[in-house]
This record gives sequence, C-alpha cells and structure tokens, in this order.
Amino acid sequence: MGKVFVCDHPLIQHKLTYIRDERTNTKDFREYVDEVATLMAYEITRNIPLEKIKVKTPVTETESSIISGRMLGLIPILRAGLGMTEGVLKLVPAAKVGHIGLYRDPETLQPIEYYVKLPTDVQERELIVIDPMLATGGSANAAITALKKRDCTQIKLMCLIAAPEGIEAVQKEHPDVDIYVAAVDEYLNDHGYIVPGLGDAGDRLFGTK
Ligand SMILES: O=P(O)(O)OC[C@H]1O[C@H](OP(=O)(O)OP(=O)(O)O)[C@H](O)[C@@H]1O
Ligand SMILES: O=c1cc[nH]c(=O)[nH]1
Ligand SMILES: [Mg+2]
Repeated sequence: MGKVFVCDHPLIQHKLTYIRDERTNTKDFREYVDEVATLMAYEITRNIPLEKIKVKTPVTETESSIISGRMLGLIPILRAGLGMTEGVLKLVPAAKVGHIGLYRDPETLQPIEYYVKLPTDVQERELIVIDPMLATGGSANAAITALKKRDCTQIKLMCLIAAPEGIEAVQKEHPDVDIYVAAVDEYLNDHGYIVPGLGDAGDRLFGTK
C-alpha cells in the first residue's frame, strides 16, 4: 500500500494556516500556495537519484553529485494543480511538465477529463501528480490511471490537503503510489468539500468566485 507522508515542517504549517483563512486574498493565497509547494518539493525529491560529475574548484578537480532533473515529470491536474507547479519547478527547473485537465461534476462528483498533454518520454520519467485537494480521490485516481494507460510506472502524488476518504481511495486503486500532503483533514461534507479544508482551491487561486 502507498505510504502517506505528512510534510509537517513548521514553515509549511504556518503558511497553510493563511491558505486556509477565508480572509486571505487571491494574490496572497497564490503566493502562499507557491511557497508551500517549493517547501514540499524539498521533501518529495529527497530520494531522487544523484549522479557524479567532475568539477574543477579553484583549488583542485573533484567528483561531486548532481540530480538528474531531466528525469522528472510534473503533472498538474488543471486547474488548481497549476498553482503548485511553479513552486516545484523552482527547485527542479529541468523537469518537464505534462497537463491533465479534469473537473469534478458538481452533482455526481465524478471527474470529467477534458485535456491531456504529456512529454513524449513521459514513461521514462519519475512523475509527480500535483493537485492541492485530494477530496473523494476521484480526480487523482483518474489522472494516475491516465498516466498508467500510457505505460508510466513511477508516480507520486502531491497535495496540500487530503481527506481520509481520498487517501483511502488512492491507496485502494493505486497501491504503488506514495502520497505527500501538508495536512490530512477531518472529513468530506455533503458537497464533497474537505472539512475544514480551504474551500475551492481553483476559485481561490484564480479569483473565479
Ligand atoms: O478528489 P476529488 O473529489 O476528485 O476532488 C478534488 C478535485 O476537485 C478540485 O478540482 P475542480 O473539479 O474544482 O476543478 P478546478 O481545479 O478546475 O477548479 C481539485 O483541484 C481536485 O482536482
Ligand atoms: O474541498 C475541496 C474539494 C474539492 N475541491 C476543492 O477545491 N476543494
Ligand atoms: Mg475547483
């Protein structure tokens, strides 16, 4: 079963409080989400492979490590996943970015796919699926399934806030996928919103409500 890593660094938890706060305006919300994504990326990339290269210091020649950033792929789920993507790219600028467009039908809560554009070598990359909210888990599961259909095998999921229901759903459908979150909240309300959560991530990021 996939592991759940809660990124509980004080800086992340501090910023998450302002992300949750309904008084935080769109500009500040976007900035906090971006900053938390960068901090979480530090944790998520902890085990990516290093390779040795030769480097000449002012004193001598030596061997030193670099990460194979080109082997990473970031897969934001549109729209809200876009809000975290630049923050991760700050740490791994060589990663390629693929987009999966999904929206959740407000009645059925089922994900509807409307766009997929992936790097041509996506199967060879370690992928991080990015979405701030893991609610029922339907969207994350659909995105991961779309990647697996294209022969992707190394997939992680990165979210800001997860409901226990969403974690369970992903662990059941994709037991090979580890999940990185800043917080696990209490439950889903009757409209499928995470409680206490932060409201609608896409609307708060883009000011659409
Ligand atoms: O776990 P789930 O129950 O599937 O819910 C989570 C999904 O809902 C939100 O997207 P939304 O459908 O609001 O689309 P948007 O990003 O375009 O606003 C969120 O960004 C996730 O993708
Ligand atoms: O709480 C939630 C659940 C799904 N999507 C959101 O943006 N927020
Ligand atoms: Mg939304």
